[in-house]
Amino acid sequence: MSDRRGYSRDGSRDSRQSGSSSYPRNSQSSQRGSYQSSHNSNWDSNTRNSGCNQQSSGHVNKDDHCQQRGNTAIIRVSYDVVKLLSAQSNAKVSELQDKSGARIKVLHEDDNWVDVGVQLAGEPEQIRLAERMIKELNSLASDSINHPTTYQQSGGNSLADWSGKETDSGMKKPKWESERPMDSDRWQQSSSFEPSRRQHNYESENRHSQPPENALIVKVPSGIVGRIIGRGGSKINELQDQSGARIKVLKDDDNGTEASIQITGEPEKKKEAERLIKELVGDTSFPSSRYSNNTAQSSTTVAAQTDSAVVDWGAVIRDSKEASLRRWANSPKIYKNFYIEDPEVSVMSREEVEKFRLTHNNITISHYKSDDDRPIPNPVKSFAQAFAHYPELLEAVQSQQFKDPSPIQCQAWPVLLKGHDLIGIAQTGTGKTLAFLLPALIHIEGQPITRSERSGPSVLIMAPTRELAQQIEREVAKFPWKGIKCLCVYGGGDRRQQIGAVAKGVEIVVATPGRLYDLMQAGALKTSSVSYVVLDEADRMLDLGFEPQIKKILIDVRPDRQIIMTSATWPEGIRRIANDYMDNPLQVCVGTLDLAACHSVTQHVEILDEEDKRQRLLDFIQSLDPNDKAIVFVGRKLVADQVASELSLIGISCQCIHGDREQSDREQALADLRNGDVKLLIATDVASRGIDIKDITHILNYDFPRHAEEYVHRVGRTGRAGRTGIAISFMTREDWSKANDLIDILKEANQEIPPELIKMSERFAAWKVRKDEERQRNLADCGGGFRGRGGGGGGRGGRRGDRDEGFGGGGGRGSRRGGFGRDFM
Ligand SMILES: Nc1ncnc2c1ncn2[C@@H]1O[C@H](COP(=O)(O)OP(=O)(O)OP(=O)(O)O)[C@@H](O)[C@H]1O
Repeated sequence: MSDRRGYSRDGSRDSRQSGSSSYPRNSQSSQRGSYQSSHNSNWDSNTRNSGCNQQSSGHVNKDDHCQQRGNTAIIRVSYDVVKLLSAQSNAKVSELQDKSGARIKVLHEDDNWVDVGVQLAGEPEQIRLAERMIKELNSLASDSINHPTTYQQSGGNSLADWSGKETDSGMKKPKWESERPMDSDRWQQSSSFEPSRRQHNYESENRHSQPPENALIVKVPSGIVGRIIGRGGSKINELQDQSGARIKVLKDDDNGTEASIQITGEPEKKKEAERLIKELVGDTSFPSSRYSNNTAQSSTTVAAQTDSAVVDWGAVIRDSKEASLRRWANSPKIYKNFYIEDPEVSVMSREEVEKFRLTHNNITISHYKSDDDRPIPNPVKSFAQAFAHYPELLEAVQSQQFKDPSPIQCQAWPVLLKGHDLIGIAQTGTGKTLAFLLPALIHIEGQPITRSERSGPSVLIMAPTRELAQQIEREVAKFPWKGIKCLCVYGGGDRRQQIGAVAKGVEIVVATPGRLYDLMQAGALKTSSVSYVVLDEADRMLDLGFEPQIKKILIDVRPDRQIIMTSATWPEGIRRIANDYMDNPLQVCVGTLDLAACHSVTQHVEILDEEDKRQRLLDFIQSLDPNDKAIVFVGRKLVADQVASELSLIGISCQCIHGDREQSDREQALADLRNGDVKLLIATDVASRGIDIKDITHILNYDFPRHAEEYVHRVGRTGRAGRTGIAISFMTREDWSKANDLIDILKEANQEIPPELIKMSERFAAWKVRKDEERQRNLADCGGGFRGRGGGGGGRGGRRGDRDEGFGGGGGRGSRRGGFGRDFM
């Protein structure tokens, strides 16, 4: 039920009615660039249809009493597959039903964030066919997450192709969408969709084939095979693309501890593939890994050879590091230590240091590697203590009227100025950019080779989205020093123009990894002078599948560079990068490692029905003051368009941003909000990270985010740099699986927890127990069916159709950073 309540600036609700809004409407405010739409929108179109319609509806809800005839099977698929199935009013469900003859239902009540049950009913043959088609869809979905360029029709550089699409979602149509087969065999023929076929080959053929002559066999621990194959075969495809060799996983040895990887092709290509596999396997440092680097004549000789060819992977990694050092041996020296500790900092006692850290939102600092025992520098307490030796820079900082350094800056600056690698974990809006930026400027200026003699930029800053990259570029522009130039390159921007700008000479390149790699491959951007690298929001870049590009970029940067990683979460992938590419980093964490929202934001939660959201949104808008600015987050691009056009139609000026909008429109939308030309931005998660518009006062989660990380980032768009803000989140019954995480976040920030939310979380926990038991029973009754988890998109991660960016995917919901909110200054 709509209660027509609003929120006043102090976060409390008031009872102003819609008609008495002080919020500017179109007639009163600037129209420039604001979102206007002429198409008829149906705001409620995402609410579910009820009733039984076997032909057109794949959703099952509590009112659905369709009778099942014949056999039934339940398979589990990832959310990405459900997105594909449910697209366009379940058009794909209908199509698959037509093709297979089976009845297909998405069992939406299984919404547990991980996978979803799909019920298949009909004759066994029909069920099998439907299952196969959905499996096909499964690999399609996972491939589109992991390796979208596999679908490019023509050749070309796949990474370069991807770079233009890195923040866009959208899945390639399966081939069968345009080819309607008459029966299952024909369907199989027409579904010879390349990535799936490769995956199928791997599963059913490669594992049992004999190695051809001249094949190179690499033995790896069985447990690592999954990593070599990747989701939906994406990794093995990538390794093949990179090396030019053909790679097959053969079979496990008799006791299942090792698997053989067969590499065929030209000798150079085989070598490259072997190197890539070693690199991949080396990540895990399996002490028992072995490989045969002799050419195999047959499977029997392979066994004989591998028995005598035990390889020490530690040595392999060391070798490759040494090779890299040799490659860079003749490159000019770099300087990394510019730190002259202020006497007041030097004399701080141990107790003083500890107290300072504790009272500055609990800064913790530690060696990342246990065998590292270098002294840890004391924190600085003022800008002058950090930059007194760089008076012009100090002046630039002071001109920003910042009172004090933020906690991350206090501790990160001494570490970075000393030349250490750094892992920085701190809350949203707490000045992480400046933490790595000012030492970067000093690093650039302090190199022995003059800037004009360098062959390219000295500093690379990688960020996951265009918006964040542009945000960093803007931050750099605030600190003009010694004429240091910065360029932002990202997919979707004018590539030719970017190449031209690089050629003119810049010291800092801020980039999304896809476009950066593209420019490097094209020879337009030389990395031989790069000696300072930043991976901002590193966890997000991994979620978006940029790990291969990042690794390749880092391989082309001199090994003695300084590296900084900032990350919201600390998943396995990031650890791998830290282990492999960082040189004994120091880890600075501000606040708790648990998932935590900024404490300067007052968080409200409203439990309501889907159909009441619209009215509550209007109430919220009416409650805003003229000086307020708000971002309304929605879950899907379509809904963003619908909400924005509905508001425009009723005279409320707003802007809209999502991944399907042109880059120029996205930039305009943010510029309008920043300038105050509009006070309201309707956004998908493209805007959930990095956007730094200080005077945003309110965040409204119209659709609750899928993951707790995204909740924290969305909420962090307000309450920045020590200001306060208000976040309101609508939650419907469908969001019940997220209640528990939300409660933890609210608790951590001492926020009010609505009793309804607690009940919701309890109901979900009880339901889940029941459902797990039922699922086991159902599977037993159906004689199995396939469990779709494995091949799918990993459920939560990656891209998912209309849901923008697939934000907040992947692992790492556990460890996270903490807040300092009100204690900012
Ligand atoms: N010491 C400081 N005092 C006040 N404001 C600061 C300070 N340092 C940086 N800022 C400002 O705070 C704002 C937020 O900084 P920044 O964007 O670097 O935050 P962040 O930690 O990277 O946030 P997010 O994780 O959301 O990207 C910026 O506008 C920046 O200019």
